[in-house]
Amino acid sequence: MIRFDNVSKRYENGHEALRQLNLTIAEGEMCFLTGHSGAGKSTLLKLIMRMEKASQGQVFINGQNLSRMGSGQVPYLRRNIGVVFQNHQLLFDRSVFDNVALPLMIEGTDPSDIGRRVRAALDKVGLLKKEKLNPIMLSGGEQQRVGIARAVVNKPPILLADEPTGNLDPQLSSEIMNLFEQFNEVGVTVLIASHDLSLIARMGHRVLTLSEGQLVTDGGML
Ligand SMILES: Nc1ncnc2c1ncn2[C@@H]1O[C@H](COP(=O)(O)OP(=O)(O)OP(=O)(O)O)[C@@H](O)[C@H]1O
Repeated sequence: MIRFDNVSKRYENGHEALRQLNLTIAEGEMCFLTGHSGAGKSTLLKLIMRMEKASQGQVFINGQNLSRMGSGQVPYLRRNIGVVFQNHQLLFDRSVFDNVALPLMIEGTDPSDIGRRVRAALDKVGLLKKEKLNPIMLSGGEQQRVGIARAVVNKPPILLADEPTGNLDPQLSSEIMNLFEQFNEVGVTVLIASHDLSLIARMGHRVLTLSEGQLVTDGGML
């Protein structure tokens, strides 16, 4: 489902953020990506979304070679990938419902389907009763759940998260990780970048560790 073949990424300023990376993440797998600040975690996620392009090597998503993908195809790629960020990136001038509906509006989903699908996503993250509120009125953990509902509302087969628990206390962090696990249990491929080694160790999934842009461990738990 996700394959990196000898991938290097050099930014325009010459910095080499990823070096000769080889990895495969199978359909339906759940993995954590860890490593020091600047190790290349966000860069790896950006390559999967085609927010950045590999300088060398190939990235394949569902067998599609992203280096050969024209920019017109990128929006179709992104429909397969839900993304959750640390700082939620919610719109505070719209309701919770409207925030979660956004990807469906962009995709041009039939308006009669939007309500049902948004409520299904809000139900999964336990926020059905808060759809009319402005996200500013929610706690940090709830805001992160809105971000997760928005990422999964169009049922993407791949879910990426970049430090999704960075601002949360340990209890809320565990709850958010359990939510990711629930999506994984119904077949979603999940890749989470996180610094939180103790939480990652407790979860017991495959861990990929980057150091200076290289994959230094892959596999077993921490
Ligand atoms: N657009 C860019 N232009 C130049 N250098 C960049 C760019 N984006 C990231 N980098 C550099 O590439 C390296 C890897 O950055 P990246 O954000 O992938 O690391 P990270 O592991 O996600 O770090 P953190 O945990 O701090 O978020 C860093 O040295 C960073 O400064």
